[in-house]
Amino acid sequence: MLRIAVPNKGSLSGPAAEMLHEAGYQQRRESKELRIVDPVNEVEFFYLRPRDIAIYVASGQLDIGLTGRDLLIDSGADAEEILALGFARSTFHYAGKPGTISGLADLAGKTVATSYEGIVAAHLADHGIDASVVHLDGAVETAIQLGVAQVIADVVETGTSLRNAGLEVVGEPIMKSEAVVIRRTGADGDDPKVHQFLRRLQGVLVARTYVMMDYDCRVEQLEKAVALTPGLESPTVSPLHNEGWVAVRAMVPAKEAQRIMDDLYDIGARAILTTAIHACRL
Ligand SMILES: Nc1ncnc2c1ncn2[C@@H]1O[C@H](COP(=O)(O)OP(=O)(O)OP(=O)(O)O)[C@@H](O)[C@H]1O
Ligand SMILES: O=P(O)(O)OC[C@H]1O[C@H](OP(=O)(O)OP(=O)(O)O)[C@H](O)[C@@H]1O
Ligand SMILES: [Mg+2]
Repeated sequence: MLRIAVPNKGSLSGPAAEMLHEAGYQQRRESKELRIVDPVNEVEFFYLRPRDIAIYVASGQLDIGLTGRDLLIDSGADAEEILALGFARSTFHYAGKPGTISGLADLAGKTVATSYEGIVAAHLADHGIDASVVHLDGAVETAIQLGVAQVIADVVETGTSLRNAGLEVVGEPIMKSEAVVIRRTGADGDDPKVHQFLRRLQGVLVARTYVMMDYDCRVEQLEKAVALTPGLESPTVSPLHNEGWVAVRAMVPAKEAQRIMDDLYDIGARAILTTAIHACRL
């Protein structure tokens, strides 16, 4: 049975459960459940604090885990990222009161408040900056106003929390994060159960990113049409009953679907339809 760690709370928890559900796995019905077995798929899910997931996976007791890239790196645990999942996207930044800190060098001698001590200590050391780090569990934006630190280092998504606290980012992002699948460093890379799990999640990612496009066009326009919709391998082209016309079917990126439909229409394609993809194995 494959043993998988899933975030039990916070920003990762809802989207992770949704993705697993879309991939055909049974998920818990109540937020208090800490472990469930999906007997059909032979998977056991452990609902753990997102911060602890890399530690459990590194211990070898759990085969894989879903967590944030920043949490993985912060933990320093012996685990590695094997698939990026595209949700819980964020950047990690230093921030301070406007006009007080203009660049990294100004951090010297300051106190930095953060929930991600591992990332911050390593970043400061890499840049040869001598600053203190104070660990706070959350709401670190308030640390400056309350005099616990002169600088913070925290997750930024929309920037609303920083703006509300009257702070602005300092310098370039320390890192970019998103939800990721992890396994123990050097774990058996050929485990077929792990591969099947990853293929299912990749199928969800593709189904979320692409739509299926169908249209009819005249044979003379086919090369131009295919250039607009090259598909993943190559589009399917079938003859229509009316001579001189073909039907074309190809996957296209969902974000570009409307523009591609306009371009196809302009070159004479008609009956252009897009449909959602519910599941996929590439
Ligand atoms: N506002 C946000 N937008 C996107 N991702 C976020 C946001 N806040 C946290 N994350 C990401 O979620 C992960 C942290 O999850 P975690 O559950 O520990 O924190 P949280 O969502 O801040 O929850 P809590 O504050 O309740 O502990 C990290 O990978 C982080 O980058
Ligand atoms: O840029 P934004 O869209 O405002 O998002 C970033 C904020 O979201 C998270 O906070 P959360 O709500 O999880 O509270 P916390 O600080 O207590 O973790 C993070 O720690 C930032 O404070
Ligand atoms: Mg938080």
